[in-house]
Amino acid sequence: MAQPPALDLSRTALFLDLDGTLAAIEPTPDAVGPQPRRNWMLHELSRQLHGRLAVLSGRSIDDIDRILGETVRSLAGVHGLERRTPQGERVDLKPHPDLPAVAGMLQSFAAGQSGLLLEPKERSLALHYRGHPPAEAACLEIAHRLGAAYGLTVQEGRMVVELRTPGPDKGDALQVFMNDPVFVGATPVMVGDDLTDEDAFTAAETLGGFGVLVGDPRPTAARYRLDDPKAVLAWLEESIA
Ligand SMILES: O=P(O)(O)OC[C@H]1O[C@H](O[C@H]2O[C@H](CO)[C@@H](O)[C@H](O)[C@H]2O)[C@H](O)[C@@H](O)[C@@H]1O
Repeated sequence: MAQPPALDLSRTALFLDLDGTLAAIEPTPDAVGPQPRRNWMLHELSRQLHGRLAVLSGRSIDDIDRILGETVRSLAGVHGLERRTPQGERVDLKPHPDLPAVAGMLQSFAAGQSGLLLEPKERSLALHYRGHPPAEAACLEIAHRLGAAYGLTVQEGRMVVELRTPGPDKGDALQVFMNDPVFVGATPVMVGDDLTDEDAFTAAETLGGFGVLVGDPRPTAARYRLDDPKAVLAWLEESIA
């Protein structure tokens, strides 16, 4: 897959994933923090795009703001279950009522094996096994079993499996942003690394734009590819006049 062309900021609507795209993967979620160079670049990109910039992440909106220093107004958090509009309004899906009970079960499971980490989000539960990869099969088994029992959506990611409140995905979030007056008529470009980004690659392509996969080649709906977050930052910086 080829490298993406330089962005034409006068007509682009830019959608960026966070972990594995804007930030390198770290051993735990909390190890990712603010970076002055990245935050300056996002601030400048947003200005030159006249606000046509959104971050679409699996993290909660509060966590995205912690990492990006509130440089980006338009956000989709928890893979699309939370949203902040270009006008700054929050549109959040009601959390599934059984999430606290399921969190208790997953916490007991995680406490039984060292290296497992449960990251509770208001609308989703992320069970991380990066600290103990051999536990992958057991983590997937319990996630699929509890997901089926309680009607939660199972979302697999990089050394993580999530149980989500059923609802919109990143592709839906991209489409909603593209209908907003701030974004409408522009060419959507989605940059991401994970399986959850595939919905947004497809949505960008459907709306006349394209996706950029970050990381090793794999079957994907993205048209172009960049090696890693360093290459993403360099490509974005080149686009800033
Ligand atoms: O959609 P994203 O912005 O890529 O968020 C996806 C998940 O990212 C975080 O987990 C991942 O990154 C961690 C820090 O590098 C890493 O330790 C973990 O193994 C990865 O799965 C975040 O913690 C999750 O809530 C997001 O859903």
